[in-house]
Amino acid sequence: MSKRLSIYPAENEKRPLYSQLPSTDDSDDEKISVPPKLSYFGSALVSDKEDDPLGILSRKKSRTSSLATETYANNHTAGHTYVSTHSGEPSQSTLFAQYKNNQQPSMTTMNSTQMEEKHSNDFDSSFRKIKSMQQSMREELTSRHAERRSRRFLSSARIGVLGPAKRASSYNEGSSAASVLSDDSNREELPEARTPLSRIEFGDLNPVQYLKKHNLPSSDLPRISRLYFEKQKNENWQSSRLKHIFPKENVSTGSSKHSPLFSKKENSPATLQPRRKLSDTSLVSGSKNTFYKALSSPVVPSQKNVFLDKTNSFSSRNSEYANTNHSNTFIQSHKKREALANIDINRNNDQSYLQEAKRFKSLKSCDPQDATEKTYKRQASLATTHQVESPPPVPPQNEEFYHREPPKPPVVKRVEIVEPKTRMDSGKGLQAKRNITVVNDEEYEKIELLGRGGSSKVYKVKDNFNKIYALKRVVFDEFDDSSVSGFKGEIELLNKLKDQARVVKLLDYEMEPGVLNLIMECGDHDLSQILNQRAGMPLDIEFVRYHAREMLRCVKVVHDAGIVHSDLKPANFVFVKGILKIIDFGIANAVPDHTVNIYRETQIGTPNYMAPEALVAMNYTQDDGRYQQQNRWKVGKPSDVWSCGCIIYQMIYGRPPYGGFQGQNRLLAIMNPEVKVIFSEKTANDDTVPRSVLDTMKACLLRNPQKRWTVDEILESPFLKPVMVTPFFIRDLIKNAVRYGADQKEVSKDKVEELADDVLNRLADIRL
Ligand SMILES: Nc1ncnc2c1ncn2[C@@H]1O[C@H](COP(=O)(O)OP(=O)(O)OP(=O)(O)O)[C@@H](O)[C@H]1O
Repeated sequence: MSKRLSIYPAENEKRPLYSQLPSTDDSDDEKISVPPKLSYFGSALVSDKEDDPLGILSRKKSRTSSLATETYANNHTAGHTYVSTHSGEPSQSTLFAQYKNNQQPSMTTMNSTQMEEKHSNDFDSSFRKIKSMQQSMREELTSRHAERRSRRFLSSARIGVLGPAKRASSYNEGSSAASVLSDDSNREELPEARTPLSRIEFGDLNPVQYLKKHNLPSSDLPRISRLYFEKQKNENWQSSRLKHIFPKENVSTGSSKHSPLFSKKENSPATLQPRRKLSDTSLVSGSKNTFYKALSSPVVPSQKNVFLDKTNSFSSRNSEYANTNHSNTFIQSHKKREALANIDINRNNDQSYLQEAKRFKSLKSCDPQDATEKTYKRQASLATTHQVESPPPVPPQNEEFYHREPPKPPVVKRVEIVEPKTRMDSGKGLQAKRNITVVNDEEYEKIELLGRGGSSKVYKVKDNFNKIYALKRVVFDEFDDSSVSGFKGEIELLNKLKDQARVVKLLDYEMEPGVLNLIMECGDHDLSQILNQRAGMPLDIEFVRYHAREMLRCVKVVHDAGIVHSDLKPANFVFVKGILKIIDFGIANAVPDHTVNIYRETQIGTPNYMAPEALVAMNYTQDDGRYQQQNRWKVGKPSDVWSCGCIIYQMIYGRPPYGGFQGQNRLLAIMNPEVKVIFSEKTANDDTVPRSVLDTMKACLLRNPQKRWTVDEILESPFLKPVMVTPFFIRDLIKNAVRYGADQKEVSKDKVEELADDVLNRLADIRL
């Protein structure tokens, strides 16, 4: 049965036999369920293997022939009877349209009878023609194949325009690359040939994935890859430029999550990428912002985040592009290298971040929970120290092991140690008490030790009103009646002389069994300290005169009170606010045993200031005339004058009269009348000793106590009370004397004395 096979729809037949094929321009042969019979024939002609019916029946071959026919028709529209496929229906038989054009009956217009006749007559020629046609078809099929692939790519691109690409409309540079390509008539050109590179959307796809998604031929892979890497380069450049423009600001603001071209830039890792584990190298990499933002809750993405994200994304693409030939370990190490490289680039060898990276490595090997705490604390500290522009650190929550709550701080047991009240405590109290001396219910706190004597210590103390006093604390044998009476005698003397300015004031006292506390006015320095301070210095006669006068004035007060001190020495004179005062008198006299005095002197050396009569035991006769040998020491006021003479002697020569003797020899020399005191006119420093001074010392150091000057005589001596004259007085005196002598033939000795007294009297009236 012949059947008219034509691509032209019959009048009564709107659609050809193959109308059951999908009527879309984008028909896919794979969807053809029942291929047309003619396609079998065409496929057989195209098939290289004539003996292979499978190749003839191959739908792929059929599909190829269809495309080739369509392409041929399109390319030969002009001058040809148009065997159109523009009806929207795919053409299966237009391969032979050229024969129609050559007035040859088209095979498609022949019926079966004609074909049989033709075949029998012109079999050979037809076979050759078919062979040639087959060859030309091969060539055409190759080009058609490429075109069809490209067309599929374009179709996918159009679909992309309707899909994700349309969401890229926010991009202000125009429509997507796919939309541009859809209007591209030159199907042989790749998209990048006419489209800006930035308009190609790869998304998260690598070139291979991109080809697969859009069904592009593998031959496009090099150009797609080139496009992909150029796009990467462009993005890197934009990222670095934005980093310089906004060094600390976030690069991405207000962008769409799905923006195809800016998605890698504008979407932070926190939003686009799954949260990384702590072991993810992105946490180690880059800046501290990245590091800590990755640790914290969703944060504002920063440029560095973008850069790192891109880097990581690039690494992931690379790993996929390498067809996952590398192991995950290698990929991770690659990410680490990239991230650490970013540290150097972005932070200029910021050691703190390198350390942070190292520390993070160490954290990985530590307990994760500890690492979390440490990281969070570190994050908080750095946020304050480095003034990171990131929001306040948020405790990590979504990390792999961050779900664990941070451990509670260890409970610190407060152990309150209560020291028992021991002897130490009471000792402290005792020590405090020891520093406090109560005299008649008045507390005195010890400040320092001023000096010590044979049986006493003298402290500088203060009362509750911070007033300063001298506390003399004497410890004695309470069962020694003579000692008790002796101390009482001293107290009586002090009370007697309490109104005397030259005697140290006794303010209060209290006698307890074996202890006597005396509160006195406190002196600043004693005379012993002053003499020691001037030892070795040149003689200053005025210094000696002043201190000698002060000393004797003190002694005068005591003597005028009928009291013999009997123990005068430089240490017993103290300056109280510039006034020399006498202390510690009377006690020695209150003690009958003078050995105490000797003993005391032995403690300080030798009895340098004691008078000979006070050292030599004197035999006395009783009132009945019987001689009684008994040690008695006659100690009176002349003894105090001897002592004062010794002190003046020391101030002139630097040491007491018998100071050249050592030990007991000194004592013997003092008691021995044959041992004379030497009064040199020169000091050790070859200073001349004034005559008045010599005379005063000699008058004080007479062995016979009765011949010694009294204190009053000493105070009136030329040494302590000198006559001061002026040069005018001397000139007048000489002139008058010569004139008087010229008038007198002879001036008697008495007359000279008379004249001298007259001059002295006038000098006293002059009051220089
Ligand atoms: N009121 C005072 N102000 C300042 N210092 C003082 C006072 N009383 C005593 N001292 C100092 O204490 C030292 C000893 O004092 P004091 O001579 O009264 O003790 P003592 O036991 O009588 O000694 P001694 O019996 O050997 O003379 C003195 O040399 C003096 O330096």
